[in-house]
Amino acid sequence: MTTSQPLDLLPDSSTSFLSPYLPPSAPSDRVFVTLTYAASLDSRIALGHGQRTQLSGSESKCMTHYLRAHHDGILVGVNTFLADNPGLNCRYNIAGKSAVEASPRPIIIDPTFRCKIESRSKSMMAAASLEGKEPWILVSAEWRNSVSPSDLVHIQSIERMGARVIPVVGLRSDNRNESWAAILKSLKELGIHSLMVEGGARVINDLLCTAVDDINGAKISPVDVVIITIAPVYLGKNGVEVSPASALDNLYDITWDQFGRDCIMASFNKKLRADF
Ligand SMILES: NC(=O)c1ccc[n+]([C@@H]2O[C@H](COP(=O)([O-])OP(=O)(O)OC[C@H]3O[C@@H](n4cnc5c(N)ncnc54)[C@H](O)[C@@H]3O)[C@@H](O)[C@H]2O)c1
Ligand SMILES: Nc1nc(=O)c(N)c(NC[C@H](O)[C@H](O)[C@H](O)COP(=O)(O)O)[nH]1
Repeated sequence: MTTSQPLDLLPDSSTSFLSPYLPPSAPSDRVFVTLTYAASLDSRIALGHGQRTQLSGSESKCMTHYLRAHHDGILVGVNTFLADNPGLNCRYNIAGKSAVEASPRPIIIDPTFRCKIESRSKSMMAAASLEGKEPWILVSAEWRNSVSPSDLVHIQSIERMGARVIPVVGLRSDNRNESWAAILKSLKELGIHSLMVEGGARVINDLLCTAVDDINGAKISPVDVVIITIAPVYLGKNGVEVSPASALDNLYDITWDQFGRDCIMASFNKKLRADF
């Protein structure tokens, strides 16, 4: 069982800085998506593939957990799950809320169930010790329909512990627009109205260039807000890079603040873009 210490509270100046960018309290017809990650000065998020790399200082780590408390779900790609074994809970103390209530639902995109999540995974241990919620693993419907007997036993064992393996029709690795439309539709139906996306690079690079249909059929970005921690280090050319497939000029109402030694950029993302 984990018994993690709650993190320090942010000063009022920091919560005021973040407040315009938090998800609205009333849900809309779409999932509100906050894209957030920590990058080096050379736009790397890890030293190398599969390497957990701590970039955020203690103050910006508190910020991340404060943001987690304001979202229904927190999403990572399966490579991040495998590299970092993340807890994906909220360790920021929110007055009047238990740790489980404050924590978002961990969501892992994992079309072919590579994560092999089990009771000793940090997110499962956090849930078992009432410090977080049980994770949901989004797999492709095709994979789920032809699941092997051993994977089925594995799924049943983690579902008995409260996790869920959720088949998503349209979740595929080779078409980001179709994939993200399917992910967000499924999550909305499951009651996730606000989603914090933490990475890794594949997820971030994809999401920045993704277009989904709005209710009128117009192509829009699914991302509402972008919050980036910039840590004053270089990770070098072998690092895992965040760099979308094409140049983007889509951020507005941009604000910067310093959290300890890190800089935080918070901004809105234009929903409608000419190049979609
Ligand atoms: N600094 C940070 O803020 C931060 C945050 C998260 C992860 N990381 C680091 O990033 C690295 C992992 O990044 P990565 O790019 O290798 O992997 P990732 O975590 O983005 O996972 C990629 C995998 O997720 C699945 N996937 C993602 N999007 C999908 C989609 N739209 N449809 C279907 N499947 C999809 C696929 O299986 C894909 O191979 C790790 O080293 C981790 O430590 C850093
Ligand atoms: N904000 C941020 N700063 C970092 O320096 C870093 N490496 C990550 N990485 C995001 C990724 O999702 C990690 O896996 C979780 O930050 C670990 O999550 P936990 O604290 O175990 O819950 N995120």
